[in-house]
Amino acid sequence: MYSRYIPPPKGAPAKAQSHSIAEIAPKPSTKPQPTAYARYIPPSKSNNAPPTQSQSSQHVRFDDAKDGNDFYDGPPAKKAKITEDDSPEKSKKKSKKSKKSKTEGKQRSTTPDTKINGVSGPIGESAEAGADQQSPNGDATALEETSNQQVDVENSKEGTSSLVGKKEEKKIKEKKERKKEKKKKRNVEAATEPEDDTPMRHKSVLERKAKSIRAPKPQVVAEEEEADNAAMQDAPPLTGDAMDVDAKSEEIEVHGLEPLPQPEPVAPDTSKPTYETLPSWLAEPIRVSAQSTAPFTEFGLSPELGIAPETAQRLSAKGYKQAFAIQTGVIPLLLPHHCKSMQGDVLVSAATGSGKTLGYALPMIRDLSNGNRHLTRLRGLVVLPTRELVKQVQQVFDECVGVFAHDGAKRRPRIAIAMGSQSLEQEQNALVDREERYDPDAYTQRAKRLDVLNGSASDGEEDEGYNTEDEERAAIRRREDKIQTLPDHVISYRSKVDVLICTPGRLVEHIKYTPGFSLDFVRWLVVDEADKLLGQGFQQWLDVVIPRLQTTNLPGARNHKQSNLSGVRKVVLSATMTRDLDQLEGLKLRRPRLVVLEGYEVEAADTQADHALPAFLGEAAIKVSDPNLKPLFLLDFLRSKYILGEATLDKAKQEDSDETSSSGSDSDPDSGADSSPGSTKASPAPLRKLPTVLIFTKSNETALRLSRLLTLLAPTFERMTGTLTSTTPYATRRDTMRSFIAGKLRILVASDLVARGIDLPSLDHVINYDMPSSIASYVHRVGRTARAGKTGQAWTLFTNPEARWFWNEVASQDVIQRSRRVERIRVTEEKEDAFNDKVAAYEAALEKLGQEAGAGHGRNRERRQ
Ligand SMILES: Nc1ncnc2c1ncn2[C@@H]1O[C@H](COP(=O)(O)OP(=O)(O)OP(=O)(O)O)[C@@H](O)[C@H]1O
Repeated sequence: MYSRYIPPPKGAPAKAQSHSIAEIAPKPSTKPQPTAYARYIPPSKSNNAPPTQSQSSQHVRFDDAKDGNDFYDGPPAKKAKITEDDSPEKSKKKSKKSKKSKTEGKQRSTTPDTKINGVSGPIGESAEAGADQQSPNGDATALEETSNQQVDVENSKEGTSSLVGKKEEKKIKEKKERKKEKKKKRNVEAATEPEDDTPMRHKSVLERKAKSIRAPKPQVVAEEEEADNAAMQDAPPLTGDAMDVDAKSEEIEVHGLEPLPQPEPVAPDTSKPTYETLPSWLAEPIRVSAQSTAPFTEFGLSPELGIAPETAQRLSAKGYKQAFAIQTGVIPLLLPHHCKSMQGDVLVSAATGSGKTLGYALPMIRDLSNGNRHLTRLRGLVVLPTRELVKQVQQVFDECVGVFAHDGAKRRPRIAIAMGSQSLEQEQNALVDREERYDPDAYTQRAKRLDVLNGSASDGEEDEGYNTEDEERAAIRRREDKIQTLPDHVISYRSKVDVLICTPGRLVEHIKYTPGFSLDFVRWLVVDEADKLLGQGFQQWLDVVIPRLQTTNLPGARNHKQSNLSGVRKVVLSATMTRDLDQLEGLKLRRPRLVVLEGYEVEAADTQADHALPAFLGEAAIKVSDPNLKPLFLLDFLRSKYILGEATLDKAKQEDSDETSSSGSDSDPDSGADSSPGSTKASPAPLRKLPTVLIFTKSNETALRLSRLLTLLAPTFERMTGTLTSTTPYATRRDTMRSFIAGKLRILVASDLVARGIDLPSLDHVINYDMPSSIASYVHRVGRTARAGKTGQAWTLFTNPEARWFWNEVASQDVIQRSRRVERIRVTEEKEDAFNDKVAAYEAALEKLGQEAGAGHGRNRERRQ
């Protein structure tokens, strides 16, 4: 359908250039085109090459010049070979002849449907035939014959005179020879010119195509190709024929394509993260083996700078016979040392119940016991997140004070707590002593300041005596100045305590509102449960405390005399220690060192787990199929062999049967025999032998509700079940804790209030009734048992949606190091009638609970009115 413009040979009529597509379109009956448009296009080199559209186009044009080629098998028609040398006269002659032969061909043709523009037979065949017939040799022969004819004519003319000499003959021969050679040469040129021309265009198109599908090349290659492209752009634009050829060439090219070059396969990155961005102290902590223990006397540069044998003996008498593993790592770092590398701040990451408290309390009290006997200054601060922990740590400090209070000790450090359990004023009185001191100069100064306060002073003196950069401190000073004193007397304040153990909120309150409460002499700061205290909800306290520890108006106030060191030594601890530098930044640590207690691993794999669990903690998880009946499930579980133990259960059964036979009761002797969770009936008798169980719920409300439900379902539980939530009054909380630790209470239902830090040495079981909110929360909860080298068991109840997170995250060894894998407990089905009985009892208990809640609301309303 597309035609290609091929310029006519030199001397051709101008009208030939206006040849249109319509004229070339297949028209079997059209007149042959003028020979002026025909141009000899030699065949491709390979005779086997598939025919191309361009070849057929050639035939279209070629057809005009040949006579009946449809059926012609012989040598090519000489007249069809038109070269640029052909004169117009010759062309005319040939044209006439071709017209004649065309007419003859038409007459002979019986299959016009196979003709395309007068070419019969398949296009491919015609092309091949044409190509074969137009061999360059054939052209040369034809030209030779023509010239021979001309020579013959000349010879005949000369023959009539018969006077031609031999020399002339020779000359003529040579002339002939030269002519022959010249013509041959021209023919060869004519034959090579189009062959180079047409394939060159195709070649460039093909190259462009190939380039577009080729992978990017190196720059040098790309530049070369660019040059090629530029050359190609210089070539004449493609005509329709050329485009047809292009289409055909595409097919040809497809067959010749090699697979696209593929990028080199990238080898998977097997290198482990190097934590290069972490500071060296965090990336390379001091690792302490979980098995290492040592006598307390082993620490320190000398007995004077370490733990004296008498102290060690007293420690032993209190149950601390040897230093626990983490203590062997921490205590030496906190004892006096002359080496700077041993005087920096200490961060501790160690499992729950590993003895971190004694690790910092002992060196601190040892240091403070060596000070001036008569001077009490606030030198140590211990910050903890809950009141329960404050009380607990106070006990440890009191014990440590006791072990150093032997004859050789110079003084006995005083320990106080501040946690909001008392009024602020009560605490203030307990912390700071106030007395009037005779000091006329100070009295005059104060009078001046008071004038400023009353507005009687001149402008410019307003801030005199008050540090306006520290507004809170200035406000305290103003309040202090207003206190009436004897003439020439001023109020002076004196700390009543050496160590304050407190919650962060109360500490800030004392800094802001307690006259005489100063951190000027503080040289120890302990932040226990650090990840909690540095996390959200406890952020502000550091902004208030740390700046007051960085400066002091009193030179030498923070001296650690035995270490030849000045400043505040910070000890930061947690079982789930944060490695977040942004969080730690607020502490303004100096030359920090991180001590990590290595965990017990299931396999000797080099895990990157951040947390470790106690060595003798067993863990198991049980699926709760119906979350609506979870309290019922828990009740059965509490009565199962898992909690009571096989031996206890058997013994209880025996006692039960004895009681039954003696009392004549008709209770089921087999009750309690089924020890699996979900068992049908269980006698209350085994509950007398119930081990201590701490049950964690997700909220205060759930804890209160569950606790009540348990006692409604199993009235015998009432005496032995306690509840601990943050809404419980502190006094009640304290009593509950004491009762539980003493073993009077066996079950404690609690919110996360007691999940951290609380030391319950005799706790047997922890039950996660509700799933903990985080991995850290899990670690702290289950860490209430299996403390200080004892055994303990943790149970987690999980529902279907919670299963994935629990098994993938919590139970994973990659996240938490543990000595054994988390076990999965499968619950046996129970008999339907028994189950229905229990559900009925449960519904009754729920109803009662609802009534109680309603009545409670009513009472509260009445009280408010
Ligand atoms: N050297 C020791 N010898 C015997 N018992 C010790 C020793 N050190 C500590 N303990 C006991 O170990 C128990 C756990 O100690 P502690 O409460 O300090 O643990 P912890 O590491 O702070 O745990 P948590 O991270 O849960 O707060 C306590 O009962 C404590 O009395």
